[in-house]
Amino acid sequence: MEFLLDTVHIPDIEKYNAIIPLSGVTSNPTICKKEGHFEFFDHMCQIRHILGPDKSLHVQVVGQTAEAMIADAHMILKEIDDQVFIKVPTNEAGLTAIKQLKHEGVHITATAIYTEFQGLLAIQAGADYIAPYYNRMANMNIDAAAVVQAFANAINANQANTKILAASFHNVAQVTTALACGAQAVTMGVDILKSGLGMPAIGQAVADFTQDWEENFGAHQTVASLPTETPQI
Ligand SMILES: O=P(O)(O)OC[C@H]1O[C@](O)(CO)[C@@H](O)[C@@H]1O
Repeated sequence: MEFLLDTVHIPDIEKYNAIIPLSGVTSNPTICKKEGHFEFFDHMCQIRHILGPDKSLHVQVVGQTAEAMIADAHMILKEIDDQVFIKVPTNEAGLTAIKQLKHEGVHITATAIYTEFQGLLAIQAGADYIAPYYNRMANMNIDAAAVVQAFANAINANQANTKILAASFHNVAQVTTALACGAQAVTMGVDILKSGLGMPAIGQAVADFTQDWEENFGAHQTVASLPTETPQI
């Protein structure tokens, strides 16, 4: 199971890298736009530095033709590093580029996936990850859970090495459903993490435990500050 962050905001990446079992970072041009204008390669190199070599960094091409996508990919690999997962939209130009880049040994994340048809073609083209757009599918009245399940079945049946990196989440339930349906990885915005870990019920439970502890052992006493039988050396 892999949890990725769907942001290029460096303070958030630093913060959540320390909090969650983070497997990597995904980005796309819309996510970059939210950050405002920045030095693209320098910024992505900073993110790589935070992640280290073992966590995955996914960076998207913007060329419209296969040739332009491949040129974008080569530039990303040259300016960041050769382990970046190149995100390629799953359309005609993108599939052409994916086949060529896989031939070169490049790591690929096939993105902009709304249908089983796109995902199955990307799996067969050798994509390392496929990124189905969970909430966008739901908004189109497509059963996103069933699509993820179909990808998991196809990967198993074909013994493919592709992993499902489910994306475009708008709530915690979508994330856990995608994982339950067979996604090996999910990428989430910070908003999802905040709502999932900052629920009032969790805060109330912690406050209740604190109150019960303090009533029993004394205010401001923690487990670590209790007197012990062990002689201090
Ligand atoms: O629907 P949204 O929130 O724009 O999300 C689109 C998704 O596509 C991706 O580009 C796929 O990796 C993610 O970065 C993002 O989660």
